[in-house]
Amino acid sequence: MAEPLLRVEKLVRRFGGITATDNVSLDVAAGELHAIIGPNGAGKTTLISQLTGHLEPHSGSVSLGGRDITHLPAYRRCALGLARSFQITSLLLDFTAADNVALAAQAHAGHSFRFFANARKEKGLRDAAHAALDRVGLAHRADVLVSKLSHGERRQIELAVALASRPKLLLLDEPMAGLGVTESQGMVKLLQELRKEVSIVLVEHDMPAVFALADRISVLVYGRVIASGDPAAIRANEDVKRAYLGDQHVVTHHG
Ligand SMILES: Nc1ncnc2c1ncn2[C@@H]1O[C@H](COP(=O)(O)OP(=O)(O)OP(=O)(O)O)[C@@H](O)[C@H]1O
Repeated sequence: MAEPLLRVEKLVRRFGGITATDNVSLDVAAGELHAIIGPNGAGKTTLISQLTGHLEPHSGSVSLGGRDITHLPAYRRCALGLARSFQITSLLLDFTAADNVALAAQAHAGHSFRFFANARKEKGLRDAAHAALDRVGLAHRADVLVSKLSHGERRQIELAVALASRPKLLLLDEPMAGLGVTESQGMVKLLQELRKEVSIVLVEHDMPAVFALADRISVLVYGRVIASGDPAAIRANEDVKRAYLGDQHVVTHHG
């Protein structure tokens, strides 16, 4: 079998008496959209933070493309092709959509934020920003201040910011959070397009979105993976129904 793009092996992370990541192992194949679901407090965000390098595991390992990245800092992982969508709160409201993405492209290129003036003017960065905005369907809003954009549009910019680093693997932590029905349908359509170009790990509570998008789903409960499989297998899994999906059978589909 081909080497997975991402391999997580026996990862453990504790907070005091709580084992937030309890011996988690999972693989993400190149080209796959792998969703991670589970109840509140299951350890999804803690897991993502260990993938990005913002949190150190107590034991276990993470490798990307066969390379052990367990102890690499976040910026080195980013350079190797791992990107996490930045939270909306990290966007600069008084700057345009294009400025925000150009800044991200500049950071990835290894320049200092002190030279922000360059990010505005430098053609390479402008072009990279416009290309990323185009990929998320926001090219027409490039010159609008982020403060004037809707919540859904800001979510799209987060994705453009992540894409500006040209990642191999995109880690998305609840991209549908706070979106209305129409906006979340738009986000599902957008992710359906992006997944053709980049492998994705998706943490999400919106089950119709997860079941519409995922190739494989891993279910976390109390820090442990209780099931991993394709959507049909997860939907039918008795342990998953008991622990998480309950009676909310997934019948609604996006797109
Ligand atoms: N910095 C921290 N300090 C102490 N405990 C923490 C910390 N971060 C997470 N935890 C605990 O670890 C467990 C897992 O939390 P985590 O936020 O990873 O879950 P989650 O699945 O992402 O939840 P949600 O769906 O609500 O976002 C919880 O019990 C949480 O209280």
